[in-house]
Amino acid sequence: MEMAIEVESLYFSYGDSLILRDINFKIKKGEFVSIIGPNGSGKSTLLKNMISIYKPNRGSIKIDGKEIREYKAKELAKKIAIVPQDTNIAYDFSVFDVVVMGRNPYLGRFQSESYKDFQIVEDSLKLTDTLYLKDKSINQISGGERQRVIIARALAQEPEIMLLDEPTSHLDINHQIEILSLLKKLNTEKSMTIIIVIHDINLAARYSSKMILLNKGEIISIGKPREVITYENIEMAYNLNVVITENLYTNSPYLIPLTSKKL
Ligand SMILES: Nc1ncnc2c1ncn2[C@@H]1O[C@H](COP(=O)(O)OP(=O)(O)OP(=O)(O)O)[C@@H](O)[C@H]1O
Repeated sequence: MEMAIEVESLYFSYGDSLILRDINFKIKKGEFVSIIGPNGSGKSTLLKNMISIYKPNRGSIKIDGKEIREYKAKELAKKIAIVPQDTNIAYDFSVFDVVVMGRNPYLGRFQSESYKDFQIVEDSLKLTDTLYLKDKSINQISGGERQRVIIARALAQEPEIMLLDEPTSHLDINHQIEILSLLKKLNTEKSMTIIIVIHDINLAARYSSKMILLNKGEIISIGKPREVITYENIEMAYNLNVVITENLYTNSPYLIPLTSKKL
């Protein structure tokens, strides 16, 4: 089985503080992976290492079998796209123009977009239910609309792997399910490898083939949702009394938080 991402003995620090320690995991092509863990456990930092925004102090990250540091920026952007937690867009670009930016890796230095590029942009807008926003300024739409537009931009990049940092955090329950279902569809129909950071453990368990539980910069559990979502693991990572039951409608483990152990 071909690997999309292989991370080996990764260490990363901001200045003197070590944030990620001895991170090891492999993600096969076509997997749907959720990274969960408490605030500050290193989830976003790990994602940013996986797309070369940050460079690890030690260890190796391979994308499609090749060391990440050996990729040129445009070449990497065709393999992997990121939907960050907060996207600041300084200028008043229209939604359409923002999504067109997803085509940059495919254009030469002085080359402008072709009919095909615009077609891909339109498809991406349609898939994320944002076509009606196309002429609006990116700075004059709601948080949830903006999140869907940034996902459309990542789709326009036509990546093999998509990394999303809390893609459902600003969304209402309908759009949460819609976005996760869309990611699942891209995953099953286009074999796109999907990796999301997400706080909602029940949604993560429902959509993922694999989960990674981070705590204090280390992986404390990795595997299928049922292997990771155990009383012991959740209690250890979140300092919380919980009950793990079964969601009979979605056939996935279901967590009910009870009381914080700090109180
Ligand atoms: N740019 C930075 N410089 C220094 N320290 C940082 C920086 N970004 C994050 N940190 C620290 O690194 C640690 C991990 O942060 P990170 O954002 O990766 O956590 P997270 O698991 O994504 O958290 P959350 O669930 O709150 O989004 C935290 O202690 C945080 O304070």
